[in-house]
Amino acid sequence: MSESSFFVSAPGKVIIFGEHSAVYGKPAIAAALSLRAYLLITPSKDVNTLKLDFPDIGLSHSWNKNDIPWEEIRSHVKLVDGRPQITEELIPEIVDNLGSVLSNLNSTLHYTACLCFLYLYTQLCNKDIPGMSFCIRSTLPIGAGLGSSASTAVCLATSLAILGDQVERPSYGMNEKSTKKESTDLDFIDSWSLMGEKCFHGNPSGIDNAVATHGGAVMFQRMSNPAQPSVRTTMRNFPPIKLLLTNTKVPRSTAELVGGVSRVNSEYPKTSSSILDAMEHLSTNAYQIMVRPFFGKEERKTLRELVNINHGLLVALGVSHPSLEKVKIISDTWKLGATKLTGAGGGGCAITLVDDDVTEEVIEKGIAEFEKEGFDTFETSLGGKGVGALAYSDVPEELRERIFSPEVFCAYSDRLEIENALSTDNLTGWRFW
Ligand SMILES: Nc1ncnc2c1ncn2[C@@H]1O[C@H](COP(=O)(O)OP(=O)(O)OP(=O)(O)O)[C@@H](O)[C@H]1O
Ligand SMILES: C[C@@](O)(CCO)CC(=O)[O-]
Ligand SMILES: [Mg+2]
Repeated sequence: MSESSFFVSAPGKVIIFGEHSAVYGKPAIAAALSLRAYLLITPSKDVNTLKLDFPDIGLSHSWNKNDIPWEEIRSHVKLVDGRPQITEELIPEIVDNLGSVLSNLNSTLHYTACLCFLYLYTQLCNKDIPGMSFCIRSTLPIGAGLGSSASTAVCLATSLAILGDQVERPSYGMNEKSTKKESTDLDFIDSWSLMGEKCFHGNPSGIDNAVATHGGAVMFQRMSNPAQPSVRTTMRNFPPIKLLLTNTKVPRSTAELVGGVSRVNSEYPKTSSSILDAMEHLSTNAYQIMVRPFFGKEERKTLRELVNINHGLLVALGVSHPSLEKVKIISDTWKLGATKLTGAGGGGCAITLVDDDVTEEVIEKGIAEFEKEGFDTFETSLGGKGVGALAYSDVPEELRERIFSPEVFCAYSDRLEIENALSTDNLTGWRFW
């Protein structure tokens, strides 16, 4: 056990309005979930060994860090005042140079995760930093529309920025993001996690990593000029909405779905741009309703109507799936509320904004129908905290050995065990920027 061990953690997200249109510079609304990814960083036994244990995707891989072509890679890193700078696209020369250390990975899943790690590692750290082991576990379903890739990218970017001395560790009492330094550090993490997301899927809007970094609820808009930073408007008075989340468990890939929309966009540019414009109006309309000081029955009704329209538009873009339509049919049959797919679609999760008048008994009957189809449904709370860190010294002495043991962490059997051991509710030492 070592005092230099630490955890970082970042939440998943739910997109309420504007997935896919977000990629095309339209505003979208999303909020952080209580489900999170947790990354444990421990020193390696051998100072030259860099080890990844990502049991959720069956990846265990190590490198001798001296095998990384540091000089070639570092010659392409953009530095301003000694700080690495993000770029619009992944730097092709760096990806190419990493090829030599990635060549023995034979699944796309493992290749992408290792590329994401090494791309960030070689720019945020340097070869003199002793080798560490990285083990990530997620309480989020992976590849289900809840931002598992972004929470992973945020955890990796944060831990590597800490190790590379690019950001300061958060301190107690800084949770209000009151000082400029902390918010600069958060923006640095946000921007580098976007580079991580680019490794997972070519053209992310940045909404998922923004929510995973900053937490809370936001309206987010990527600028059409990629040189300009995205606009992130924090929604402090995010209204309490009763939301059901249904995971169809149908696997899909965000990269492929975003690629599918891009094809529709180039084959039917006028039609597609009308759909994207309609999505823009939906998001702005919803935003205006959600920030009203009074959010009552009428507002909730309008929001549900907008949810139904948004789903229809996503169907038109070709990103629904029979399983998601089943969720919608069951929800409509039982009159549970308004349902739309969330995230990239193609399977994964749907959200239902529950109707005001529906009874708990009817909700339970609807949930039983979902379960019959093999889906998982749960009620969730939105607007949780963003990225946080847990230092060795911030855990009570008697718990340290167990909490910071990679063997114990890797062996937790499910979401509940991870949450019982580590969640911010159960362990008070977590600090947030
Ligand atoms: N716990 C994890 N361990 C390792 N890799 C992970 C983990 N969670 C996510 N990933 C990576 O993210 C990929 C899934 O990302 P993808 O963007 O397709 O789905 P998502 O982020 O869950 O959904 P969405 O992008 O629609 O919100 C996985 O294939 C894997 O490469
Ligand atoms: C489909 C998409 O809009 C949301 C994925 O959670 C992609 C993105 O914005 O990066
Ligand atoms: Mg993703």
